[in-house]
Amino acid sequence: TVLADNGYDVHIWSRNEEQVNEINEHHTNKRFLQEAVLPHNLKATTDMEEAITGAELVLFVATSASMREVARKASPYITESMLIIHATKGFETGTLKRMTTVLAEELKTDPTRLVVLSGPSHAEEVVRRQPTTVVVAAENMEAAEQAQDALITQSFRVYTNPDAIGVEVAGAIKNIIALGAGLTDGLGFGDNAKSALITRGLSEITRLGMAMGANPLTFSGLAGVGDLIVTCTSTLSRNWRAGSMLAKGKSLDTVLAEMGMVVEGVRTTSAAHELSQTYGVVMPITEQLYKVLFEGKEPRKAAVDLMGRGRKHEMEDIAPIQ
Ligand SMILES: NC(=O)c1ccc[n+]([C@@H]2O[C@H](COP(=O)([O-])OP(=O)(O)OC[C@H]3O[C@@H](n4cnc5c(N)ncnc54)[C@H](O)[C@@H]3O)[C@@H](O)[C@H]2O)c1
Ligand SMILES: O=P(O)(O)OC[C@H](O)CO
Repeated sequence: TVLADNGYDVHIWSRNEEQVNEINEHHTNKRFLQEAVLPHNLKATTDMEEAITGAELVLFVATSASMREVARKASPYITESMLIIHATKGFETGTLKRMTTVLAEELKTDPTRLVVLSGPSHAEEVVRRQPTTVVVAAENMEAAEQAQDALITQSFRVYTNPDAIGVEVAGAIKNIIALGAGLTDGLGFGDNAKSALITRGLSEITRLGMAMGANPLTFSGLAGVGDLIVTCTSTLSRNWRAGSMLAKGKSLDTVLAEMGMVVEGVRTTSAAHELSQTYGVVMPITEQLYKVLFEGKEPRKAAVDLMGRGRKHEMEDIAPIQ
């Protein structure tokens, strides 16, 4: 809708014929966007060649689990002149690769020109043209500025950042913290607990990001603090909702089945758990959440263990202790 508002003829590719027909015939996508009416210059197709051929810009919004498969399908139709952007928040399971790495491999394109779009942006609000701010990041600033030009509207304000690694790491890991925020709310803890989780979660994101080559300042921006606030405090967040359902004693399988939409934080917890070991980074919230999700640990016991950790300096492993 953002691109269509800027006058582009937008072609959405989907594997789901019923959804494609609904978008083309009724200009709605009710399962995901309720009553929102979609612009008439936005058309859907199940044919990848038709969706991509002749495009100036290709925006990938696959789930992290399907990015490689979708990119592989798109690859034959991608040309060098196309601006490639993605808005996916997660790592590839198994390889632990960032989404720009997956895209660069599948599309055989210059990784420095791949743009990451992230920040606090629940689709349900974007489609209603409610004020939203995001960041587009690419090593090649010309590519980031092209994305900014294409996407900026009166209700969708776009900032640039050269730190694609930081923006990707922040967008992925905030989903773990949002799951944790849902758990603390579901357990009946107060605002102090949630603020602690958000702030110490930010430390965890910063430590991993720095180890992976990110600029720590990126984490105080839209992709870091901004997205943490929206996903940890909004009932629109699927990750927050999943966490609160887990706190009520539902199994992970039941929660995922009831959600019926991707909860990226689940796979990302597993990936970040491995990344923390690979990079030798201490990630206590991630570690506890991993135990809750995959080892059956009681959420309340996880909270007790987090509170009972050894004494620390607030900026340990981030800034030198004076
Ligand atoms: N929804 C949001 O507000 C929002 C905002 C910013 C970023 N994101 C990110 O965008 C990504 C996608 O999220 P979403 O909200 O669209 O998820 P979703 O679960 O609402 O929709 C995902 C869609 O992908 C389809 N899909 C799954 N596997 C596929 C495959 N192999 N091939 C083709 N299609 C497949 C599903 O059928 C579904 O229609 C996630 O990484 C998410 O974190 C979402
Ligand atoms: O609904 P969530 O928790 O997947 O979050 C969606 C977006 O990442 C919000 O910026």
